[in-house]
Amino acid sequence: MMTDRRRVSGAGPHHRTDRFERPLVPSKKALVRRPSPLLADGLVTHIQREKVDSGLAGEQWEAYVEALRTHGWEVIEVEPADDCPDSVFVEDTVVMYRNVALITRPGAESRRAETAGVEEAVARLGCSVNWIWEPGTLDGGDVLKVGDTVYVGRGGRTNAAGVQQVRAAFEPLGARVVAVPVSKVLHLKSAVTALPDGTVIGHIPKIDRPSLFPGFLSVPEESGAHVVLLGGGKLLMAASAPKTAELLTDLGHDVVTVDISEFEKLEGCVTCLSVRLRELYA
Ligand SMILES: NC(=O)NCCC[C@H](N)C(=O)O
Repeated sequence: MMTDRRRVSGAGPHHRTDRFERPLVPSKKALVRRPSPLLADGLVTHIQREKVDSGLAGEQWEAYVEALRTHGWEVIEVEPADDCPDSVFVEDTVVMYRNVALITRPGAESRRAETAGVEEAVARLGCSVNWIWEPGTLDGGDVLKVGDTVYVGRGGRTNAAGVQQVRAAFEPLGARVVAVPVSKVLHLKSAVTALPDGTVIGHIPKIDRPSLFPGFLSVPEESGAHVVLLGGGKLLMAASAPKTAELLTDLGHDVVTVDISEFEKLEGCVTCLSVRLRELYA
């Protein structure tokens, strides 16, 4: 039974309103952030450092942005943060649930200065803004939404207080927050993401507890675990996972690939280069 005025009807997103009864409508805006000139100094935790080609990274970033545009996304550039090597990984700085933007407190101190510009960008779009506070830490890469279920990875970057604060922020809006241990990779979404039908996909050797996910499909490559839902049944994936692309195509999904090799050298994946805003005020 729905008692919260924010969850007004079961008639679908077009009829949802916020607590002031402002209507929320579907949106197709995506935040991105241009790579810093210091990109090559980005953090590396679970893999060996490899030399990053900054010129190539710039080209790959442009192609990624173009792929979003081609599939109908209005791309919004957050003010660059040139002093922050990892700022291109904009997903880690904010988590969207409906029109609520939860500004994170990244687990790596070197990334904390990244959030200011993102906060400005979401505020300008009219989002309600909320924050993770000390002692909480949270990276957006640790948050996977599947319908109204919000999985939060508790691992190297997100702590228990961060998980609790996600609960406090999103459960009153109708989310079910599920905490998931993450020890083998940088973020939860380095291990698992979800298909448009809600099936969670992941590469088993990198997942602590596959059984936590109902409807799980194992994929043959680590980077095959990363998909961005472009809408209209299309999935954006890294070119580095051809076997998974074949598997998903064979299951009737429409796969679009981009080469993000330079970002992969810094433990980045397709999800972390953008933040999609799917519901905003009319
Ligand atoms: N959500 C993500 O997958 N973010 C990738 C962040 C990579 C960056 N080098 C970091 O270690 O924070």
